[in-house]
Amino acid sequence: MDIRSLGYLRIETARLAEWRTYTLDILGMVEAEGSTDEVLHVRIDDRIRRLSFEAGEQDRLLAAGFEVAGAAALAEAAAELEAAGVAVKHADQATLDDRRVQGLLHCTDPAGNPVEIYWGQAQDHTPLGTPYGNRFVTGDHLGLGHVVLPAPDMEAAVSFYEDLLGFQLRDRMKLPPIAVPTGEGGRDHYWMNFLSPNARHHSLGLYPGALPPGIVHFMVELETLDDVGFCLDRMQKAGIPIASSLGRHSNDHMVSFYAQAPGGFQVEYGWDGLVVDPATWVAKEITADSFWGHQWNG
Ligand SMILES: Cc1ccc(O)c(O)c1CC[C@@H]1C(=O)CC[C@]2(C)C(=O)CC[C@@H]12
Ligand SMILES: [Fe+2]
Repeated sequence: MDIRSLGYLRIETARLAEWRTYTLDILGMVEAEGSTDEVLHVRIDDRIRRLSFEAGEQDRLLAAGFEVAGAAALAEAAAELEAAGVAVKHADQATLDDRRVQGLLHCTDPAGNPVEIYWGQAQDHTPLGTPYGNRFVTGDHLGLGHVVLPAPDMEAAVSFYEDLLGFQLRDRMKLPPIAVPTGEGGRDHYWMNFLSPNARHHSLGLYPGALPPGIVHFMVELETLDDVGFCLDRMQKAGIPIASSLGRHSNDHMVSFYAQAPGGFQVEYGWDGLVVDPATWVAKEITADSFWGHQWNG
């Protein structure tokens, strides 16, 4: 299967007003066309939207949207999923119009995470004009950023993304049981896995425990270290808890911090992520999450 990137995230939230100020005033993103009182669409680049927050009862992931190149690639994706015994639902016209894409299918990964595979997303050609002059890194086919999803049955989830969706395993890291409170127990470690379908070091992290919101964190990448530093100041000024201090990850070399987001998961805000050559990459084990920093709170 020829997935090209993580294209969008859709999130249900009971705290839509909070997400509005969080994304626009703190993260420095831009409200996108089509937003209403019930749904907030957010732009960070030339795509019509990258993040959608839909008012609801819960705070949970509604879909991770993965992009393919066109109609033929989507048909191939559907055929390969069906051949592997994965239930596929083709979107109706109303859903295509709502998502601003040309073609889309819904499925779930083996952990039950909701996945949408699509092609032909609308662009917005008006200048982005972020509120603090910050710029997000999505270009050259890197996609939105990355998302970390819960995957208690790790082997099945890795196989789904690696063998079926065609992602490349970039590396994995052992987590101690204390870092996986929802794990089945009786083990001396759990694996966390990092994968991507493109040159971004990881578009997807798989965390070996269950979490109610169905998402551990999502990461957006900024062009400069100052973009990250200014956002950290805005977070602190707004009294938003910092989940992890600034640090540099050992696998993608990203300099980032993590902040609590409305609804019980985190947003990672980073700079200087590694762009790899998939043709020459070899999978590795990392033995620490960071070179320096990333002190986790609580
Ligand atoms: C290790 C790592 C490298 C690059 C990343 O972009 C990244 O998010 C991470 C892992 C962060 C990771 C997490 O998401 C949930 C809580 C975790 C499992 C920890 O307890 C240590 C690492 C944390
Ligand atoms: Fe991350």
